[in-house]
Amino acid sequence: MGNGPVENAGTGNDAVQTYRERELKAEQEYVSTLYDRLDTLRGQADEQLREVHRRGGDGGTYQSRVERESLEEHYTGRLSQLSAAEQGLCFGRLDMKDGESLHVGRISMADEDYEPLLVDWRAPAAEGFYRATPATPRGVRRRRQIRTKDRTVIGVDDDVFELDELSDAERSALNGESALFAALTASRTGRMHDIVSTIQGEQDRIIRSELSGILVVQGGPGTGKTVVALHRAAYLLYTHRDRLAKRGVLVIGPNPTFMRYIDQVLPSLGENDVLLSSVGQLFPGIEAAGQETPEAVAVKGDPRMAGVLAHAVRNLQRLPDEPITLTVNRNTVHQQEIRLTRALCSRARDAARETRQPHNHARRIFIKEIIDGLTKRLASKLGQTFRPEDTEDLSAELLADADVQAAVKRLWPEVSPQRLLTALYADPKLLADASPELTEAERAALLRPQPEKDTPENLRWTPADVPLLDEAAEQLGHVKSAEERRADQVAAHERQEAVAYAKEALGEMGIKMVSSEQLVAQYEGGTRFTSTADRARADRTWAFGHVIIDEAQELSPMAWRVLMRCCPSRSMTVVGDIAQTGSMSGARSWSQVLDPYARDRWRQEHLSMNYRTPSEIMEVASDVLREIDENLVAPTAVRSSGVPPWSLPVESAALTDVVARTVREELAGLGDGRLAVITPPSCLDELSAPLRALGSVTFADDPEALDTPAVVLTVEQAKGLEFDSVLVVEPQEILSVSPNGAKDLYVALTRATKRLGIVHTGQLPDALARAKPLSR
Ligand SMILES: Nc1ncnc2c1ncn2[C@@H]1O[C@H](COP(=O)(O)OP(=O)(O)OP(=O)(O)O)[C@@H](O)[C@H]1O
Repeated sequence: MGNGPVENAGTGNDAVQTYRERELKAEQEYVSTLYDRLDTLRGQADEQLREVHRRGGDGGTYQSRVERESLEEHYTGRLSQLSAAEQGLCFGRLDMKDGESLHVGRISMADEDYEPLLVDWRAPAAEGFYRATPATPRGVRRRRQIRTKDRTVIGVDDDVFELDELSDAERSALNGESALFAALTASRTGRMHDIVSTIQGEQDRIIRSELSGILVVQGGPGTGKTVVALHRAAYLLYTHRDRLAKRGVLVIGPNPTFMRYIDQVLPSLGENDVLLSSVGQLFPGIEAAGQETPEAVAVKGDPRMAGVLAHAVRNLQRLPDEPITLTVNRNTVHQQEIRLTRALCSRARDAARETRQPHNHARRIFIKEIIDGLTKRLASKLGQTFRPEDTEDLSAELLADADVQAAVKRLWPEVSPQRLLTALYADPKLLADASPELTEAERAALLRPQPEKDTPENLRWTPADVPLLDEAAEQLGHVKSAEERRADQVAAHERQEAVAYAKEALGEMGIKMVSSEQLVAQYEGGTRFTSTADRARADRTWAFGHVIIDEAQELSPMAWRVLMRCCPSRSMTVVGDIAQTGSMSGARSWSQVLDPYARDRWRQEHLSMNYRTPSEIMEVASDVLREIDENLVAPTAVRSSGVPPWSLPVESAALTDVVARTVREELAGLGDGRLAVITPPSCLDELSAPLRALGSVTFADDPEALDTPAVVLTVEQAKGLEFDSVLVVEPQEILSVSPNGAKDLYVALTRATKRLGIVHTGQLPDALARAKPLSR
């Protein structure tokens, strides 16, 4: 497979040129063969899909429909995988010391005789491509990066691990790092791209780390944590497809903008069935978009809230102070009065609690105990007129009685998580009764008026509410909404029809071994209806095969509880940087977060090179890092840009004008690159009008925010993102607005891939003194 070892080729510039041309030509020939094969495979999959459709139509037996739909899914998936491989199909080649040679690319391909043509980057054979170093060459003689544009080879860059054996021409042609540098210095597009052709050794070790247990990846800004985590998802799905395809992989990021920023990476690697979500999107049916004070966020994230909710749920299970007089069969000749005593309610409550089922599920037991007790009481009241064989009827009448129902509703109401939280936030007494462990100030932070009826569901809830909704749902159990009940009815009706249809079909075929019910169940259990990710999205209690958490340092203890519930197997990848924690309820150390769930069962890896931010900017950022903790060390920048960061003092009255003018000037020099203005929340309003007036600027909550040349964000919104040029506004305000202000400033400075400017009124913070002062 591939080309053999390169012949010696003389010396001098001409020889180098000839050598390069010959290598390019040879690689082009090989790459063209690969694209021919890709076209053939695509054609075949396309034809197979058409054939499935031709056989199709809506008719046929259930068995044939099951078969057809699974084939359809298979060929559609195959086609999208082959299409995703089009750009950069082959990006590398390994020449081994033993004379073997192989090409590495996005997918595996073989020729018609099953001879391998291309090795998938995730296959064990490709490991040397990422891990070979001069010190540990792993049997690799030469590693070649093959750069392509569409289907044309535009360059080859070699790393040779046996320099002694090289000809002078080969030696002069060595430039193995240029693919990486080309990737790092390219203009940003507003979307993250895969790095499959330039994964570095320390990153590859993390990507291929074993599936089980919790792997923590700690690394400074720009070290590739996010991109590595996404490649790990693709690697795990490739290597453990059987185990993961069914349970699925969940990737958690900090907010919906960030999810949009990364959402192309896995599809570009041919993996479409992964659920990407922020914590605020994890509760089915709710996309929490409301905003609230940092104090409220901090209390909601506090682990004591689990106790508050447990308390609130128990408080729903009430006992009457006085016996309740029930008038059953009201206004009929059978009207009777019976007493529902505190003792009976207490017995029923104990019986229901003993089941340890969630509140709404245990309600059935409570009701049964109450009805049994009332039936006995009513039977004895009726005396001889009551016949024991009528007990069941009497119970049924009591169950349907309006007075009984009203009493049960008061004593053990069916409650949804949404209703419980809304009531807690709106009613100071209810909240106080449920939260003896909170201070008065903490309760005050939680209280808010009952939302108006017409408030959209999304705005009623904030991201910090979602872990509480989930916690409440755990304690309460599911309550079906009116919509779900209607959907159940429709599904039951459809199922009846399906069974009838299957019966008929089986009858026609004379098949007796399979029942129509079995056939329908098989049909419904198949993957036909939705992908794993879609099914997981709709099911709050879904247990994922693997969970990847990005910007994990920001998560509150309450959010960790949700994520641990999502992953009972504790097969997780947790990536983050403790030095960037902005949230007051975020992590202070990984052991503080993980020990309670997996003491001694989590392992940690470090990433140390910064691929994003040039050294000139990192020098300034390092000074800020030292303000956070003088022992912290910033990651080493892999490149310099030659452009020093600058600072510009302005009068308060001129701030917005200067920012607007600077944005215009920066954009003029950026070409198709991207610019971010990172500002404290307090400046957003005053910047809004002048910056929007420029036309090419959006604000972070705009759905197009990532697609415009410039965007204005707070530090929180900028987390995880990157831009060619960054303008930090009012750094002193960023520092002083939160106890984690220095960490926030560190995050803001490290978003830049090329240029950094700082505009400030008042004194420039000491830590930024190394930025070059400008004057206007
Ligand atoms: N091996 C690589 N080849 C090419 N680009 C890389 C490589 N590693 C990282 N990068 C690029 O470096 C940039 C930073 O990566 P990423 O966003 O994953 O870093 P991070 O550690 O998550 O940063 P932060 O903590 O600031 O969010 C991205 O543009 C990414 O594509």
